[in-house]
Amino acid sequence: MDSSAPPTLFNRDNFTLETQPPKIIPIVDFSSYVVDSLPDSESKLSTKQIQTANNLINAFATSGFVYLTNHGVPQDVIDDMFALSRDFFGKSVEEKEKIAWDSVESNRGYVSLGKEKLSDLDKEGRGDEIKILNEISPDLKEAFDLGLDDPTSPYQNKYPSPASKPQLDSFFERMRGMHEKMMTAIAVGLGLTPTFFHPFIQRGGNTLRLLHYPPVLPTQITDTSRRCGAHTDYGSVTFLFQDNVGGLEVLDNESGAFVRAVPVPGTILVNVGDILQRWTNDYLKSNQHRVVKPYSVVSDGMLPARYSIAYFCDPDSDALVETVGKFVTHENPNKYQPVNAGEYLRARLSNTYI
Ligand SMILES: O=C(O)CCC(=O)C(=O)O
Ligand SMILES: [Fe+2]
Repeated sequence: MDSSAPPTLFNRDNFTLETQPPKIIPIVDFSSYVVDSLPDSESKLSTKQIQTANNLINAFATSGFVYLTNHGVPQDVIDDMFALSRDFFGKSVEEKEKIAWDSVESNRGYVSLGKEKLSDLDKEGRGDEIKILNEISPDLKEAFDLGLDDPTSPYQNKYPSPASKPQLDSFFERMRGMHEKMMTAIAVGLGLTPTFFHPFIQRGGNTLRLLHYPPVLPTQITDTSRRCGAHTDYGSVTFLFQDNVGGLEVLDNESGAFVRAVPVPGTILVNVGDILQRWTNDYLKSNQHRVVKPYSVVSDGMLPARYSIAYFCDPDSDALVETVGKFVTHENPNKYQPVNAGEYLRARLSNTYI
């Protein structure tokens, strides 16, 4: 954009997208998997289910990202989650700190500004460097994490209020169902039996994360200080709901440039995480993404707040993730040692938190 052009006034109601979704992130119709009974054998697959699975895999094997449409999560359910999120982040820091995130083992509660910095260095295990970076330029965000509500677990959720519990738990469960549907489709697209991943995702060790990027001065977001540093996600897949402010970018592996993953109303952005990349010996790509300035959108000289909701899917914490045999060949030898999914996640989290 011409930097001398006057800033566009931001108005949530009449904001229209100034760009189209990038070609590397296709829109995939998921309706054939939004069914009560998922196919449990190849013979039960419809033509549409096979086609959808192939569309997903084509994208996951290149950019690692798709926009999911006809996903079955009602818009009012999503709107209500964003409303809950605004409500929570609108409280004072002191109030939010009462339910502070306290350990990688639990990975639940409020994460204040400056507590976490996502960085691509994390994948190389360079946690010490990230901690230094975090002091200089933390991610300009705050978050709230929630896991499975399991009374037998040593780790309990920290709800913003008793009234928020049913809504958060029900969303968590709904998205757990989406995880199962997505892993079924991925298995089909990979030519595996549709239930291949089911034994690994029995206990719902996923994380629901509400994210708030507060309003900042345009000068606060720079190349080194971002709303969210470039990183890959850790688990199997991530579902992301974003508001209409924008700023999310995804690496285009071919050009080496980041492209705008613009908000597309009514869709969920889905991306491959590192565990799924490991499972497939790099056939599916866990791709780098980051959150930068929204594009030419300013209100009162400030960049507007942005809200997003991520649902990070992980295998059960006791699951052993080993490269699937069919992805190991003479030309493409196994790149990964088996890992325990829980240990892997904890190691990644402890790299990025102060
Ligand atoms: O807020 C977003 O759009 C993306 C956040 C993200 O990538 C993450 O938290 O892993
Ligand atoms: Fe991410």
